[in-house]
Amino acid sequence: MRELRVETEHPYTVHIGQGAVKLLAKRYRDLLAAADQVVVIADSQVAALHLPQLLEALEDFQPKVLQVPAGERAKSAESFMDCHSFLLSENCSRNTVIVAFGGGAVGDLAGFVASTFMRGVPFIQVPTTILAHDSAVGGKTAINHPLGKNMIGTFYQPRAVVYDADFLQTLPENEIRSGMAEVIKHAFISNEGWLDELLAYQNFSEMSGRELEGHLEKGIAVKSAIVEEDEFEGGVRKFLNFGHTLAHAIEAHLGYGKLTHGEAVVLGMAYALELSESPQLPRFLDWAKVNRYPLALLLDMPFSELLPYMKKDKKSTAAALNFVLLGAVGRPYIETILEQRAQAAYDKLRKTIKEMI
Ligand SMILES: NC(=O)c1ccc[n+]([C@@H]2O[C@H](COP(=O)([O-])OP(=O)(O)OC[C@H]3O[C@@H](n4cnc5c(N)ncnc54)[C@H](O)[C@@H]3O)[C@@H](O)[C@H]2O)c1
Ligand SMILES: O=C(O)C(=O)C[C@@H](O)[C@H](O)[C@H](O)COP(=O)(O)O
Ligand SMILES: [Zn+2]
Repeated sequence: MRELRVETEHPYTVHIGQGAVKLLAKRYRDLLAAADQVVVIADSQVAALHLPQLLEALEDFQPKVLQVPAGERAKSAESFMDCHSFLLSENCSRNTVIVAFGGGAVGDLAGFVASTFMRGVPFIQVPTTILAHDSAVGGKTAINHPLGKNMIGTFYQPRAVVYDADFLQTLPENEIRSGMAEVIKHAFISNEGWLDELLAYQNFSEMSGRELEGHLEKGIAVKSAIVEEDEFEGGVRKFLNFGHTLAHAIEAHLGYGKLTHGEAVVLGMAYALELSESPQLPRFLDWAKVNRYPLALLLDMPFSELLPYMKKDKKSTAAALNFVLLGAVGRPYIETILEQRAQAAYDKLRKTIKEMI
């Protein structure tokens, strides 16, 4: 079992390894036993697969469970209100502790609920996806608005992240692909040797459980170092948004949940590499093609349909397009790009993709 400390304004520990969930009753007994109620907000698909393990770990605290729709449908205003209605109907109070059980979607929702219920109650992240090595750490919480991804949310750190690698064994192939996209994002913005290692995967099924845990730890370390430096995203935290300006536009344009977040981020990173005129683009596209990321989707999406979303991106000011670009691996920077250049780079990338698929 490994532990990583995240030194934010309210510090906490990420526990990662097989059987980590059993730590809840040992390491967080004080917090959980002092709560008047412990409420698990669980992704319904994850609950069907793994809820008994979590309930066993929490049995001393008699948790109540609210299941929310699986995946991105959890991040709606309706689902947010359903969580508050449940907490109120169960007579929860400021002494209640929330446990988020699922991937990034439920983690973002439950964190937002925890930060707003009676102006804030403690919450613990129990993530179940590869992607959640990113989403469970750093305290960004959110639901979506039809006009933009994660537009309604807070910065609110969990009390702990308990990341049990056993849960990852049931992930379907597209969710492994999605999670590995954020892993490679962390490599792009930090470490060329690690990027080389990741780009060598021709198929994620080659990756052993031990290798995967190593990548997740490295990703968490990169993320937490940035978050520690800039918790509320005044500066360097924006680098964690590499690939996200286009990714979020695609997700909103297609309808949330049509494409996984990580798959959208791969398209967005390809675009950011094109804008950066990076020599990394060809090998990244080869990697994306061989690992079956849906590059061809870009061919069906005209720039004009994505532009309005990109102008509303949280990194934008006065509707200017601000992108995270890459000087070299490990050297991200922010640049404002004029619309004409953004369009030309988009068309160039689409031409390259058309020729290679
Ligand atoms: N807060 C942040 O810093 C941050 C960072 C990255 C991404 N995100 C957000 O996270 C979300 C994506 O998270 P995600 O990729 O974990 O997706 P997700 O939470 O939508 O889960 C994806 C699918 O996998 C299923 N699933 C989850 N765990 C499973 C398991 N162990 N076995 C089988 N199926 C399982 C879910 O039911 C769902 O259908 C997006 O909304 C994204 O915006 C947030
Ligand atoms: O933690 C961050 O900061 C990130 O940007 C991580 C991203 O992977 C994540 O998708 C995040 O939710 C995007 O944040 P947003 O502020 O652009 O909604
Ligand atoms: Zn992301």
